[in-house]
Amino acid sequence: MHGHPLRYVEGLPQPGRALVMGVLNVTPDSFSDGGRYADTERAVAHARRLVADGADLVDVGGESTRPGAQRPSADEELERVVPVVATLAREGIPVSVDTMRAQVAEAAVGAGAVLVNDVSGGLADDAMFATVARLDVPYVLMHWRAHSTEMQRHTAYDDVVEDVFAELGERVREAGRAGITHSIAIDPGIGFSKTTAQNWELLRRVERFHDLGHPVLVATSRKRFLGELLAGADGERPPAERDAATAATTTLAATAGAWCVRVHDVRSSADAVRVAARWGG
Ligand SMILES: Nc1nc2ncc(COP(=O)(O)O)nc2c(=O)[nH]1
Repeated sequence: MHGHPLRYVEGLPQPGRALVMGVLNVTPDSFSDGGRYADTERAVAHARRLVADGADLVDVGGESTRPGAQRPSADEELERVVPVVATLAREGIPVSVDTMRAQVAEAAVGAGAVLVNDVSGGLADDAMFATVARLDVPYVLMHWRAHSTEMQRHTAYDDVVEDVFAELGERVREAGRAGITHSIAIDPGIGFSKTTAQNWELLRRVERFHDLGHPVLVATSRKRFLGELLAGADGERPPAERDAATAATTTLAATAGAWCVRVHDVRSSADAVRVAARWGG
């Protein structure tokens, strides 16, 4: 068993097991649920189901980050995200905001979000680190090299684990210099400027990332590298049929000491983190 103590982020649950972050993409083009929760009411209803299924927090994202996605304007992202965050926060549901924009992070925290989840690790918006420092909320800093339209042109690494480790380390130090001395969690950025083989190598050696000294978030849910693994005669496994494989990665990530997993199908991964915790005693 991997004796890595679960590292916690202040202000969030500390249940003695990996946390489960449920995905709520309020975008028209997210690759696995695009358009289904475009309006607030449907989004809120889905978030309630995620919590009922065991989500410790709900991650609200207004910008699709799938490869090739076009960016919405800041105003469009605000319109998608803020009403949903405000409604969920009013209901007492812990909400994180998945955004690369400082302006959206600020508005979402103002509406009650308790964590900023920034896939760009502060690279997409120079104002993000200072804004998060001022807001003093936990911050997920993911490894990232370029926006979705460019992302897969930046997959050159010597050793993908050591290079991602080093690049994340530099961002964490930069975040510290900008005043984010409170809770940072790090994320290797599965599927972002990584080939399929590089994704698997990052997962195989995920424990390396504990050496950065911060809680580790792992997000594999329904991603293409799983669809490729499960491909049959008629091609890749469709995204909505990748939840068992996602739950398997959840079990392995939790056993490797991950602080949190970010998933679409909460129930299967909520069960998986409980099995991993009980198995590990
Ligand atoms: N911290 C973090 N946030 C993320 N947000 C969106 C997506 C893209 O996947 P989605 O379209 O399924 O949300 N992946 C991540 C990720 O890997 N890590």
